Amino acid sequence: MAQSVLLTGAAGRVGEAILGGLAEEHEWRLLDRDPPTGDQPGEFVVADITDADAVREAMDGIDAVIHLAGDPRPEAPWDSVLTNNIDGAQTVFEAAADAGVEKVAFASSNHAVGNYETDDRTPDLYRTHDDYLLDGTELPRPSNLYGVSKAAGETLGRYYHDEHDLSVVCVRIGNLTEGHPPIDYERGQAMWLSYRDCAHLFDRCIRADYDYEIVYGISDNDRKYYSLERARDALGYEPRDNSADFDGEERLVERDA
Ligand SMILES: NC(=O)C1=CN([C@@H]2O[C@H](COP(=O)(O)OP(=O)(O)OC[C@H]3O[C@@H](n4cnc5c(N)ncnc54)[C@H](O)[C@@H]3O)[C@@H](O)[C@H]2O)C=CC1
Ligand SMILES: O=C1O[C@H](COP(=O)(O)O)[C@@H](O)[C@H](O)[C@H]1O
Repeated sequence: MAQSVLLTGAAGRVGEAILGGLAEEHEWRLLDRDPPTGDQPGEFVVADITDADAVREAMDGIDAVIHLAGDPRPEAPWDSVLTNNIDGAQTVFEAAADAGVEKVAFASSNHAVGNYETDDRTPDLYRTHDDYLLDGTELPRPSNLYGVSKAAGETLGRYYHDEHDLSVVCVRIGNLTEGHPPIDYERGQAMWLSYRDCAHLFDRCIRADYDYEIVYGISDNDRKYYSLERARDALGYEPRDNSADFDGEERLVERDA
């Protein structure tokens, strides 16, 4: 059944992947501090997520929120992640709880756990023969202040689930690229998320029933060191892409059956 979904950060890359696959599937209200550049599949609210009144207004009549807005730069400075990622996420969770929204999907990141990639584990960790897997039950181990802000967002989600009964899923997104996996970048190939798998994953976040979950948001890459088990079991995620099918190329590589 179509649901009313508020998509924050709608003007960005992840928003583009989601709307590219799901424009017709739900009733969308889009929010971003940057105004839209073309036709949009729903009402567009130009607002900053730290503006509590504007965010509260945008929650009216909403069933589910996909919260993407924030500073996505791994090298982002503390003042930016504090404002946009931590304060912004708290404003969104609080308004969602107040408005009686059912579910919030929070865009977390691989950088919340980036320091599991220790010198003694890499680069083997990024290769098919290595069977080390993070599964979402591990403690955060951020690789930068941006990763710290994503771990804080996950903790805010835990609090708003436990104290305010929101269903919350934190998606530790890998590396989203359109068309093909990153070239000459083993880490990026290990955590590649294709556009169509991204849209499908967030569709499952809207439709599935869950309490509080941390899942990894990647395609089913042979090189993966993130488990897809929770995403499959809790959400019904069924990824279709695999960076190995490109073999480091920009085009799909034919492989023997
Ligand atoms: N693209 C990727 O591979 C990954 C993305 N993520 C997360 O997914 C989310 C979206 O990332 P992208 O689409 O790649 O970034 P992006 O920079 O393309 O899009 C982010 C959008 O959020 C908006 N925004 C930022 N701060 C805002 C604020 N205070 N109020 C309102 N709007 C604001 C920006 O205007 C922009 O349109 C981010 O939270 C990022 O940390 C996490 C892991 C990987
Ligand atoms: O969280 C994010 O992660 C991806 C992948 O990280 P990278 O350090 O391997 O590039 C990044 O591209 C994206 O901008 C960021 O938001």
